[in-house]
Amino acid sequence: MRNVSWGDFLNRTPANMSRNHRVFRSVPDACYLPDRPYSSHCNDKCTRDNKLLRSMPGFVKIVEVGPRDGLQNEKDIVPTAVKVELIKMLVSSGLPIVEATSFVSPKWVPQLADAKDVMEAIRTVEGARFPVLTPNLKGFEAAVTAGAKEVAIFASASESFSKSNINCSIEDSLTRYRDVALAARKLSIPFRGYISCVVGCPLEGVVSPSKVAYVAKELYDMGCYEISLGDTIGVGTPGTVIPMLEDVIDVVPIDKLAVHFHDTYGQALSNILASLQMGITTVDSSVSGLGGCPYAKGASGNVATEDVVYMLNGLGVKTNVDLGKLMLAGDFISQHLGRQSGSKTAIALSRIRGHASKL
Ligand SMILES: CC(C)(COP(=O)([O-])OP(=O)([O-])OC[C@H]1O[C@@H](n2cnc3c(N)ncnc32)[C@H](O)[C@@H]1OP(=O)([O-])[O-])[C@@H](O)C(=O)NCCC(=O)NCCSC(=O)C[C@@](C)(O)CC(=O)[O-]
Repeated sequence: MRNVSWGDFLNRTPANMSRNHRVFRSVPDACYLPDRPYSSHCNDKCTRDNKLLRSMPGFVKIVEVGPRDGLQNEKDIVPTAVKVELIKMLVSSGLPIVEATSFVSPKWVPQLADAKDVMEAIRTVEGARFPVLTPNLKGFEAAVTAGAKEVAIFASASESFSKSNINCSIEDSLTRYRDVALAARKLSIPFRGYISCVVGCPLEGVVSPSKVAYVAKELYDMGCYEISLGDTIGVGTPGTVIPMLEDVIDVVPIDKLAVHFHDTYGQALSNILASLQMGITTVDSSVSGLGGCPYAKGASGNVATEDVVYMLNGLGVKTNVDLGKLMLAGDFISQHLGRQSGSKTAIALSRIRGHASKL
């Protein structure tokens, strides 16, 4: 194992980048900035007769991971009541799925030690699904007892990251997850799968697409209803994400895949756009760009949900999310954490007085 410096990812183009894919073929060799300062919201004039717009799905399902992935890395413990209020605000913005918490060891992730209390407090909240992370049978049983109706298991495409995140090898984690899958199927509880480090690992560097495809197929065969592909440290670009997706799509149907980008290098929206062009229709994101993994040093937050919704609105893709209400949830948690939102959209729109309420 070697310690990888962020610089290892600089100027990187994938060895197998053939420029065969239509997204690569559409990229110019050089580019200039057009004389148009910003794109406006898609409106009635949006005819979708452009090639890019035609390649977009009509609807994208957003999986909000802020209360879990977003908060798990916060050093100061966020009170349960604040987490619950955040979840309620996210639901009222129209988000269909809000990952609520994790049933992991409180020694490993102290911030989420109140998982049971969070679940108890949202028991009667309607309008969204609330999956929770479960790393083993112990976590699964605790989650079910606390009222979870849906869970997620989380593996890695990098051996070293698997050890540092869940203290076991990839193979051992898959064996553990088969037990969780069996238990979940017996109770008819749907389970999602995550794969971390799908393009790069903080410990091993570049991760090969074939490793990601291997883990994705294992999770799919276990019965995961969806597999979320996580660029945990946010080093991917479309140049690495597309070849990874191509390998995974060979073994798992594309409608069973989701993408999960952290925005460390500011590449998340471009990666999402490239993924949508390839046929992905489920995107994970975190309100205000909260996030980071406690076991991935240097990784920044997830792509901000506000930024994803703004881009999708601009592309004429429906999400059913009310951007104004989403921004209120973002303001709420940013104020609690005492920092500016990590969403560029939220910052820009909140500077335009009264604008948010009209969105
Ligand atoms: C998996 C373990 C538990 C192994 O941790 P371990 O230390 O190997 O576990 P163990 O079985 O030896 O047990 C040690 C102690 O933990 C307890 N324990 C054992 N299991 C549980 C449980 N489920 N809930 C509560 N307690 C538990 C167990 O009872 C025991 O307690 P003790 O006897 O010492 O008092 C640990 O490594 C762990 O909890 N890891 C979670 C780390 C984590 O949550 N990381 C962040 C999520 S992954 C992520 O963010 C990436 C993702 C998904 O977002 C995608 C992306 O961004 O790429």
